Amino acid sequence: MTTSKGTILLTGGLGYIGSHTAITLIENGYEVVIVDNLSNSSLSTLGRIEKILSKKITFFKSSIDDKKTLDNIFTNIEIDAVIHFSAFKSVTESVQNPLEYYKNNVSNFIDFLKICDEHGMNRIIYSSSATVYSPNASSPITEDAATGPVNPYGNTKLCGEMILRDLCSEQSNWQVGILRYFNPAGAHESALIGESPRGTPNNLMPYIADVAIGKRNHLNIYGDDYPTVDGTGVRDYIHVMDLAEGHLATLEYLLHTKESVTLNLGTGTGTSVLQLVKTYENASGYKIPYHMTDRRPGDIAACYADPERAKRLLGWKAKRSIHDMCLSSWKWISQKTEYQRSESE
Ligand SMILES: NC(=O)c1ccc[n+]([C@@H]2O[C@H](COP(=O)([O-])OP(=O)(O)OC[C@H]3O[C@@H](n4cnc5c(N)ncnc54)[C@H](O)[C@@H]3O)[C@@H](O)[C@H]2O)c1
Ligand SMILES: O=c1ccn([C@@H]2O[C@H](COP(=O)(O)OP(=O)(O)O[C@H]3O[C@H](CO)[C@H](O)[C@H](O)[C@H]3O)[C@@H](O)[C@H]2O)c(=O)[nH]1
Repeated sequence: MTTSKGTILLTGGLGYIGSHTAITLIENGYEVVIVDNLSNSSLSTLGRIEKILSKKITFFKSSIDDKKTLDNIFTNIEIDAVIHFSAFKSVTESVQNPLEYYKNNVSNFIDFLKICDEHGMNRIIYSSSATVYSPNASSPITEDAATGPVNPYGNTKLCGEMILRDLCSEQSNWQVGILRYFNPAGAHESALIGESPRGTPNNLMPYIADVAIGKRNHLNIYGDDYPTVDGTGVRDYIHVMDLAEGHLATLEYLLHTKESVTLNLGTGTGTSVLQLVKTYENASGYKIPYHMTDRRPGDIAACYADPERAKRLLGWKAKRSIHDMCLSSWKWISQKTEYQRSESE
């Protein structure tokens, strides 16, 4: 039997990125404890993680601001670090209901940090986003580029960063890894877990997946007159398992140094909407019908990372290709649809 390298508390650990990271951490010798209130995830994901790993996971169905549950966890389990995934993440919803977004992403987060602090847990990795950068930041975007989110969701993510940076600069016991994800895509190779947006997907990859599986007739492509390779928007899609490995590398950096860091997690390569559509067609074997429509308000032409800082400090870089992302997404959506069909029969 191998000894554990440490125990990591994952808030929002049954969500898309948290569930994939839980697998990578456990496969690399860590124990995980998951706290999730299931507001945007399902308990079935826990069973699927356990199936992939053939191992029971410690799980608490709770909101991160539930002091009683969190006190119980910190009192009874020795936690070495927190990875804070839990948040609401829809730009559209945040525009419709900013207060709900500030309440969950900022106010609940502050309550959670207070509980952590009371228990002397001051090492935290925070899920931030490329959305915190100013739309005028030119790609490849370095971590020093100007910030300036353009919607309430982005503002809440930047608020979280600012709180953590203030804690680090005012109180020497805090150690923080702020990770700015570019566009996470794809699924675990087992096809047992993946992205499951509720309702109509806002993001490109899950929308394409729905068209490929026949759930939607066509994709609307928001603009073909951008100054890009083919006129469609360019983004930095990163495989969710590369992202998971980025969390592992950041965790080990924090555990082995006294430093705090802010890092882009992206590939450094931009892919256009049309390039992604073609790659998905190749991976799935299905045609993705599309209509060209007007630009989506608030969109920019191109956004991709300069990933050099993460490479230099962590020795981490994304390894998987756009084809890998499309193929794993296709396997996941096919499997999920098959599973839902058999359940309804
Ligand atoms: N997916 C993306 O495109 C993307 C891009 C950049 C940043 N992020 C950030 O990464 C993090 C994870 O994103 P994701 O895609 O896995 O989202 P997700 O919605 O799949 O996962 C978030 C999880 O947090 C849980 N949760 C929400 N509020 C909670 C609360 N108060 N207490 C306990 N659990 C709570 C949800 O039930 C869900 O399981 C978020 O902070 C998000 O803002 C995501
Ligand atoms: O149905 C769709 C959906 C998207 N797009 C296009 O596809 C590209 C990617 O769009 P996404 O919505 O998937 O991703 P964004 O980069 O626009 O934004 C997302 O990723 C960002 C990370 O950089 C932030 O996290 C942000 O909050 C989140 O919505 C854009 O050019 C967009 O115009 C379409 O053409 N049709």
